[in-house]
Amino acid sequence: MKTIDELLSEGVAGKRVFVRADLNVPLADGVITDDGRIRAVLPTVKALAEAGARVVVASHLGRPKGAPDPAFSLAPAAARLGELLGTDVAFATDTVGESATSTVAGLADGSVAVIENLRFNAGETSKDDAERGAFADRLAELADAYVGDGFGAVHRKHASVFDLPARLPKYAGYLIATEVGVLKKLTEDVKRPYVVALGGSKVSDKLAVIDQLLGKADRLLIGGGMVFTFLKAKGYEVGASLLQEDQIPVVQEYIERAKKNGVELVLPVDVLTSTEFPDLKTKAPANPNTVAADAIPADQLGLDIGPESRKLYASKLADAATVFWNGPMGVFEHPDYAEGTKAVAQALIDSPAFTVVGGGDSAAAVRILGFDETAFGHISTGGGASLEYLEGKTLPGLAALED
Ligand SMILES: Nc1ncnc2c1ncn2[C@@H]1O[C@H](COP(=O)(O)OP(=O)(O)OP(=O)(O)O)[C@@H](O)[C@H]1O
Ligand SMILES: O=C(O)[C@H](O)COP(=O)(O)O
Repeated sequence: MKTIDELLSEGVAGKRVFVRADLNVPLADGVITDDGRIRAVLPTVKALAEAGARVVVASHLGRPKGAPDPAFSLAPAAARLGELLGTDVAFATDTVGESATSTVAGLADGSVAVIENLRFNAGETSKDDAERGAFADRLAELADAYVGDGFGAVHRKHASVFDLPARLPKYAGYLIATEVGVLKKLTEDVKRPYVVALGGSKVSDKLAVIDQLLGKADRLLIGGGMVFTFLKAKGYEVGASLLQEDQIPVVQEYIERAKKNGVELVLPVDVLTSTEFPDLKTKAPANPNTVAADAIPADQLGLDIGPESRKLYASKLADAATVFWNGPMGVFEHPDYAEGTKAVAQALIDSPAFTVVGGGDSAAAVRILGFDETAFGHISTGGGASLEYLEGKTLPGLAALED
């Protein structure tokens, strides 16, 4: 894999360099609530611009349906990138159309443009190789070289991640190099006890990693929306909580295998519930109930781990030598359901272990809840990407950067 340093030493002045970043930042009413992913790509963008490249930054944001949708515009991210760089950043209102072509053509040496959300074009995420390839052909017209630095999206076989690097001289950016370096430590000679805390809402994405971790981790703490599939698999009722019904047999097998392999599987003993999902906009008090994990009432949904579970999870993290944490323990965006996530973050800070926080939302949670990000060993920008790396899967966006 060639790195950006090689591109810089080859000379980039006047060259159009396409940087595939992951600027998929959380937004509330068009306002960025956490800019961590934008800051993470700054070293690459700055190095290229300072060396005189014409930098074309591209990313997806959210999951629009292959057509323009103002709710998912990258304009706020482009504006924030400009603020962080301290320079004007041009913004193209399309991906490969007239606006992108003229914006890129108008770039001076050392300047930066962002093109609109790649997922506004159906070719970006298409399962059809020809459709993706056709979009990648158009993107390739915008650049002379490709730098892959969107670590959070390397697990996606998408046009800008997988097909475009085959069409241009390709290099790995600084963020990808850092992320891969840290995650390698967790897959190669990990220091034990190795404790993994998993939460969040993308339940089906995360169940697969448990399959792998049952052979690697010493202890697994389950939180977030995933909890309820586990509780149901143990025969408890989970009311109206998030549930992946079709995965119950899979989870039952995980519970059995954990026992066989001597992996300690830790589930909450109590949960915070309510009859409705909290209002994340007004953050109006939700008055949660604390109930035992095996006694969730039928009309309630679980939204965070409870106070006894917070203590339990902190104690299970205290003696770790390595911790990987992905996914908030509850709906941390609402103050009434943020305590579980806070407790795990604090336990990581208090622990002498090497700690890695993975996941766009987990990383955002840590910062939004006011923790000092330098108190963690590493905060990864990858959610699904870091999980699939740990699963040992071939990641299309990394494979595409190999020679
Ligand atoms: N019990 C729950 N019920 C429903 N949603 C929950 C629950 N617990 C946590 N969540 C939600 O999970 C979301 C984060 O989950 P996600 O799986 O996306 O995390 P991540 O892996 O850190 O991020 P990403 O995959 O986007 O990088 C948060 O918005 C949070 O509100
Ligand atoms: O948030 C993420 O994990 C990445 O930006 C990838 O987004 P996706 O899950 O919508 O592909």
